[in-house]
Amino acid sequence: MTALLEVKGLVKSYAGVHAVRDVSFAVRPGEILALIGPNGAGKSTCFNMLNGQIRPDVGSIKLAGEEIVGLPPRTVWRRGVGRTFQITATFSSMTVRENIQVALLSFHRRLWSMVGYAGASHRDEANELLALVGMQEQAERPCGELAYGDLKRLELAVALANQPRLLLMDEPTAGMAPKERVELMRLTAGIARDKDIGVLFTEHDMDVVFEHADEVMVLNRGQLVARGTPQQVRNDPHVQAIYLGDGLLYDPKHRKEAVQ
Ligand SMILES: Nc1ncnc2c1ncn2[C@@H]1O[C@H](COP(=O)(O)OP(=O)(O)OP(=O)(O)O)[C@@H](O)[C@H]1O
Repeated sequence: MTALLEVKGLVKSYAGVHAVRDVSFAVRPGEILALIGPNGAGKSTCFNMLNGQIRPDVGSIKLAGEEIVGLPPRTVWRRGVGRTFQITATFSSMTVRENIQVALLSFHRRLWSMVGYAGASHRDEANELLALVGMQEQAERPCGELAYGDLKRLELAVALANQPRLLLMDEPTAGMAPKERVELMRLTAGIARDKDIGVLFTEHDMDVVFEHADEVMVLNRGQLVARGTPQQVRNDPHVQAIYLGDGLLYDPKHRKEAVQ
């Protein structure tokens, strides 16, 4: 199957800090791929390059075969790369449905006429999205009243309003209770597989990663050091040393010190 996203040889440095070094990978439609690694490994830098916020020093990023390096974030978004953030971004005084309607208006390029228009516009489409994330009963509630877990589901619906082909999710379950985390990822994975949306997510909760990812990539000091099924990655001694154990053990210099 043709790759939805094909990343080749991405490099990004900041004044001598090699944030991302020669990273290559692909995401297939409907695939749920986790990108994990210790703090400072380069995960955010990778995400920021994928959605156009940062331009790589070197490398290619193809979405459905078309190069997107150099395109501004808004154009990348229009081409179908959605992103959710650790901190939810919704309008708290608007209702749940209105938030989705605003996203739909924007997607259908009518944001300029938003004032006084969102009330009726795209209502059915918004209701469908609400049903998809199980929030029909909360449609009329102001977002400011929602529990955190519900806000995250709303954020997912807002991201889906843009009909993404690829969804980048930055620690989607941060700040949630363990049960809610599993539920949110189950919901996301179900929708993504159903609609053939590729999902790339970063996550610190290993239960979420191992339970929901089809494959896991491990980044360490800017380099991809492993990719495989959750089982393969969990059993990889290098990965255990880098990420699941003491990160210092992976660096040969530190390993020597640690062993002594
Ligand atoms: N704007 C910047 N200027 C200078 N250095 C940066 C900048 N952004 C990132 N870095 C450095 O690049 C490296 C990778 O950072 P990045 O934020 O991508 O890692 P991360 O894996 O997302 O970390 P975390 O899990 O803590 O968010 C780090 O050494 C970081 O200090």
